[in-house]
Amino acid sequence: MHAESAPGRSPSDAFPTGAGLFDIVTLRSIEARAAQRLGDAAELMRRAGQAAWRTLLEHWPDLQRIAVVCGPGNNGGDGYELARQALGAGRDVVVVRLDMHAPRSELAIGAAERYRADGGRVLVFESALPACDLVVDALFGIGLARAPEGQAVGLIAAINAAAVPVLALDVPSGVDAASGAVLGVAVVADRTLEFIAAKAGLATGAALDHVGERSLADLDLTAADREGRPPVAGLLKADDLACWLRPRRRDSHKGGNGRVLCVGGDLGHGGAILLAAEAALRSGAGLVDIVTRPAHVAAALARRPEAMVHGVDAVAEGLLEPLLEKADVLAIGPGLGLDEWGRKLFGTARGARRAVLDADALNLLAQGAPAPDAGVVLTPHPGEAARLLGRSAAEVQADRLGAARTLATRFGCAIVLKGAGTVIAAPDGRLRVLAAGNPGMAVGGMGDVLCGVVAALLAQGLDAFDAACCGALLHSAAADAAAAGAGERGLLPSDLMPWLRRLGNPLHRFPPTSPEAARDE
Ligand SMILES: NC(=O)C1=CN([C@@H]2O[C@H](COP(=O)(O)OP(=O)(O)OC[C@H]3O[C@@H](n4cnc5c(N)ncnc54)[C@H](O)[C@@H]3O)[C@@H](O)[C@H]2O)[C@@H](O)CC1
Ligand SMILES: [K+]
Repeated sequence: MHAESAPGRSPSDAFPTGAGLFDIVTLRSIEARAAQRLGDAAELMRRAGQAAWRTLLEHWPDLQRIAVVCGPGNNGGDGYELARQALGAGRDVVVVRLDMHAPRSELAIGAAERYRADGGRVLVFESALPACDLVVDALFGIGLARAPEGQAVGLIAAINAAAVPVLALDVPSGVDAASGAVLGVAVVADRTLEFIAAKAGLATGAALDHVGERSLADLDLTAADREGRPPVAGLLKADDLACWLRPRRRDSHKGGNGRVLCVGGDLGHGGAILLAAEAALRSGAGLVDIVTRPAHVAAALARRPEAMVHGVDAVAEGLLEPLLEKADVLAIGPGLGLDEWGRKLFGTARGARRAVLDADALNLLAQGAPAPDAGVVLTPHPGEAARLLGRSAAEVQADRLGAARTLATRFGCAIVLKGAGTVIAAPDGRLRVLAAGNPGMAVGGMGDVLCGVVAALLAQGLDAFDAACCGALLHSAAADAAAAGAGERGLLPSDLMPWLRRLGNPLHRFPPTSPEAARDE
């Protein structure tokens, strides 16, 4: 990854092992091309039904009574095809539909007729689902156009209230597959089987509480069907860390591993910048300076003697210059505050070569303060992103991919939009989504750690987008590892430190050990 890393594969520009995530327009055009090649529009629907049946058998082989909730479009058609398979296998299957949701698309009408011709039962939903062992949700897929209303709301509520497993076909009904937003109400599935390709929206935001386990049936489409129709984003998994984090060169030295200057920690928030600094050290930065309030110096040194801690009360022009000159990267914002102290520090830090802006540095940016102009990574949570965009946090959450992309182009920076399904965006349009992280991370100080991790990776030579991707992934993977042993509730940002070190050396051959043994020495 840097002059200090042993030679190896350079970090891939494409997502290394993760899956591609597609937008809906691209998906529809892949589907249209495949349908044309097959010369039979119903063939893909048949394949979808067969794939769904295989998934059902794989995960719930013994369940006998199956209720398949079918909507009016092709998603419902997939449901009818699945119901035919179940019928053919001798299962007790019933299709449930709403009165107003009789099949409307030509393909769905055909599938429903075949199901009927096979002797299949159809029940119109009134207020309760029939007794069953499993529900298949084939109400709405990628064609959901607005929030479910009327009886559809009751039907979705009944699915969610049924104390049986739910298998969603393509999309949990009510989730917008493009953005991941929930349009009013949505099915909470145990498993979602997507067709043709993974949808970008299902990897982030509210969708994550609805999809359950995700799997994919590509319906045997060919490379030609996909040609010229690339994914909009890449899904990053913990295994991808090895692409960036190569072993160090044997003759590596501290100066070559980068110097990070951490600025922040106003009175009352001293721990924030300490967490960032410690995370930078544990993520491999060669040297770390902290500029904070003098009142915090002794405690910082007691906790982390490896850091060089500088106490500052009166901030004057040029104060940071000597440190900035030595630093490869500035990490500014954790605990910075919006008072005069924080404002002045932010104002005097403009000369940074490269920078990570977090927390109050983002709020100052949103208020119009100028940012350093090279190699910048912004790490907003949805509230900070909203302030930067002049929108509400709810609007950001309703379109996380779009918000991250807009921020990246507007500020010309790499963006890490935090929250479930973290989104990373580059000004050139590249997008990545993390398949790592857990709700234990929703605790004060977690973002400060991320700031330090990304800064350390920048300092070790990754460019802004790679440092953002690798840093966010390392941070979330460390949180997953830390939560695996003792649970999500009560997870502390400090708990990530030993795991940052361990996962930051993905190619190291560790002796067999327990997670406890990996704790900070
Ligand atoms: N065409 C094909 O050959 C294939 C289709 N597939 C399936 O087709 C789905 C897409 O099908 P469609 O485009 O027909 O769309 P959907 O079946 O997802 O839904 C569209 C239908 O629902 C109605 N609708 C949308 N929002 C509504 C709301 N809030 N309340 C009430 N009605 C609403 C629309 O008017 C339309 O009738 C995919 O998700 C996938 O499941 C896949 O199986 C692949 C093959
Ligand atoms: K569905």
